[in-house]
Amino acid sequence: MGVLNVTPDSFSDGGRYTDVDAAVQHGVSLFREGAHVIDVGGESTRPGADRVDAETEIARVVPVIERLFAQGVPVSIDTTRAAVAEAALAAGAAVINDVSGGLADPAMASVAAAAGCPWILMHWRGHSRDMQKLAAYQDVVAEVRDELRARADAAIAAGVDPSMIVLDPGLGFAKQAEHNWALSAHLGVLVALGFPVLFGASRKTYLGRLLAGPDGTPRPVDGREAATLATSLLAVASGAWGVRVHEVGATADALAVWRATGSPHFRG
Ligand SMILES: Nc1nc2ncc(COP(=O)(O)O)nc2c(=O)[nH]1
Repeated sequence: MGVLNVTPDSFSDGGRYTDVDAAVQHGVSLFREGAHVIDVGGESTRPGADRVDAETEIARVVPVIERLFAQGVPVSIDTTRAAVAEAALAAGAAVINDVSGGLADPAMASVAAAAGCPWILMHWRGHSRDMQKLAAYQDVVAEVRDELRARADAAIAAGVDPSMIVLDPGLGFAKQAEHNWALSAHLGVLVALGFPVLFGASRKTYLGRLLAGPDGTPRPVDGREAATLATSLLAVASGAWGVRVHEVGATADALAVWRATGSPHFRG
């Protein structure tokens, strides 16, 4: 999954692709580098980000999705709003990527059920403004597993086909670094739920902190690619179905190495 944030303030690539032509060009290049789907997001989800209204989100993503769809590029819509998902699906998106796992908008389940499209349910405990305060766990792996299972159960109860559900641990969302590492180390616990698992660590802050300089300054965003590659390979080795990354070409190369080993996990 290639990341295409069409926002002015996303944490690692905010502002680069607010122009439709630039966004479409980047989405096409990610697809050509090997991405199976391009994840288009119109609202920043970084901690502390201000929310934008649905109209703004729709205005940002629909023109880009329409153009990518017209060029045969599969698209997922990264949104927590049912109205935005509906508009994106109408514009040609094929997957709903909901960082709230259906919690932010009760109407999302009926949109996903009616569309019969894959719905990525990410682990989440609240909007960006206050989510780090919610990073309190006794056993983060068990709690994330249980909360994701509950989200999947709710989706199925709302009429979503179980085969359309993808789960995601939500690294960095209501999680401190130690929580991200625990979830990475025990990703198999989530895979054991029986749904495909998407893993999204690309360039995230906990990697910057891991790679901090001698004075404690976190590694800048553009210096986190090698670490991101390592997290992607480890996630796939643990059974992840997919990885959500900014740097698709290098990731595709790394996963080609994994595939060459003949591992049973890799699902192509
Ligand atoms: N499914 C899923 N979606 C996401 N959307 C945004 C971000 C925030 O990162 P970005 O600013 O690089 O998009 N992370 C995820 C993630 O980990 N999983």
